[in-house]
Amino acid sequence: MSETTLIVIGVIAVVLIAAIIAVIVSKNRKASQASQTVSAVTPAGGSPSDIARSAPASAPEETGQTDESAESVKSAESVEPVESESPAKPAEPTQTAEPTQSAEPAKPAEPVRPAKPESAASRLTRLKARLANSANPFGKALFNILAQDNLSESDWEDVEDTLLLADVGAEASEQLVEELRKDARITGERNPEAVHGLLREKLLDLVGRDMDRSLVASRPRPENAGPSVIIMVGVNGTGKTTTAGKLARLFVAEDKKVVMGAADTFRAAAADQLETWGSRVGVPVVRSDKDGADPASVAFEAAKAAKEQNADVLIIDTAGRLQNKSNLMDELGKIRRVTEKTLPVEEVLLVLDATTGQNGMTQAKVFAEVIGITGIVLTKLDGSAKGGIVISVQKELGVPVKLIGLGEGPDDLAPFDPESFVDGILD
Ligand SMILES: Nc1nc2c(ncn2[C@@H]2O[C@H](COP(=O)(O)OP(=O)(O)OP(=O)(O)O)[C@@H](O)[C@H]2O)c(=O)[nH]1
Repeated sequence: MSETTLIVIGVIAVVLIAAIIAVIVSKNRKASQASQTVSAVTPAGGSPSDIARSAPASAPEETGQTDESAESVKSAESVEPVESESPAKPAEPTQTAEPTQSAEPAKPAEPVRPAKPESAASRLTRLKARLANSANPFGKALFNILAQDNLSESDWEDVEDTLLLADVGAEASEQLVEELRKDARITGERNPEAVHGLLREKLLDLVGRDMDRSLVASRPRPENAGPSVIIMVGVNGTGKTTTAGKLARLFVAEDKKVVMGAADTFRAAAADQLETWGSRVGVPVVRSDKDGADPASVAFEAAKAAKEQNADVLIIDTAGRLQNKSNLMDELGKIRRVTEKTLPVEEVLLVLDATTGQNGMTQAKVFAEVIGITGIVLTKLDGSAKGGIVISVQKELGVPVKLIGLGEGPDDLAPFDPESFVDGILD
């Protein structure tokens, strides 16, 4: 063989070997691409057909389905999420952890923590301002007349009319005009400050600055004295139930333990109303579920509960319908007697609507006769031009105004303070 022939054979052999190598490399690449595609669809390591079968199994209620095509649609859908094999997906279970947040229903505990009512001092300041802004400033009208020069006879008549319109009462009005006329400072000098000061003093005398207006339940008590019982009485609609609720808040603000008794069984909604007030400040309410139940038996149960619970105060709300005097006497008398089997009744508060003024006085007297009252709550003074009722009602009934209501809000009840009252109507 020639040298040239050997070289040709060598070249052919090299080309053949290179071709064989190229074919092998190309086959290997295709094979590896195919295996990568499969692993993308089977995250859990099974074959695609495995996933298609497991999907329906994960929905037990659907296992009865025989429609393969339907299943396959679902399984296809269920396979797709595998795309979401993106690292973000595994984080999702934390979303399912959200239900732990729904363990927040533990929050219902909150209502148990009732809102702390406004303190007596703070509500006094607020209520004084409200009184000054109310339709009650008969004091201002008086001052405007008295501060003029040379008061004529008709000016003095205006003074008396102003007092009568404000429901100060005929006797007290006459007395005040007489004293003012006699006073040299009014008839002589015209210094507005002196007139203002003098009028303030006279009104304070009439309102009664030295009366004991404290609630028996707020006075210092001997240890183990037991709950102090308050019965609320008055004509319907005067604000007994509302006042009972507000009063409970006042006591709660003083850190006292209170129980209320819904002995107004005449009006079905009254017990619900009282319960709503009670739940706002965390005060239990003893009530009957039967409309028209015996109010005395509710009072009895309430007294028992207050004693057992070692409460500081028991407030009993009554209906006090005024069909006739003997009827009322029977009902209120029985409530009192039955309560006193367990606890002495230390306070009976007559609730009077200031807007009815002198008209409410006749009925007020009946209550005073029937049960004997220890104090007056004058409600709705916010909407009344008849603040003078404070003076006349005390004169007629012989007991002090202890509390005043100046609105429908839960903290719109305050101890009656003569100075704040007079300043409120004069300033
Ligand atoms: N503006 C004002 N409204 C008040 C005041 N006190 C009570 N009221 C309103 O007077 C209305 C009657 O109040 P209640 O507490 O239901 O009266 P009640 O005496 O219990 O009535 P009966 O259960 O029918 O005997 C309610 O709308 C109260 O919100 C107050 O001081 N000012």
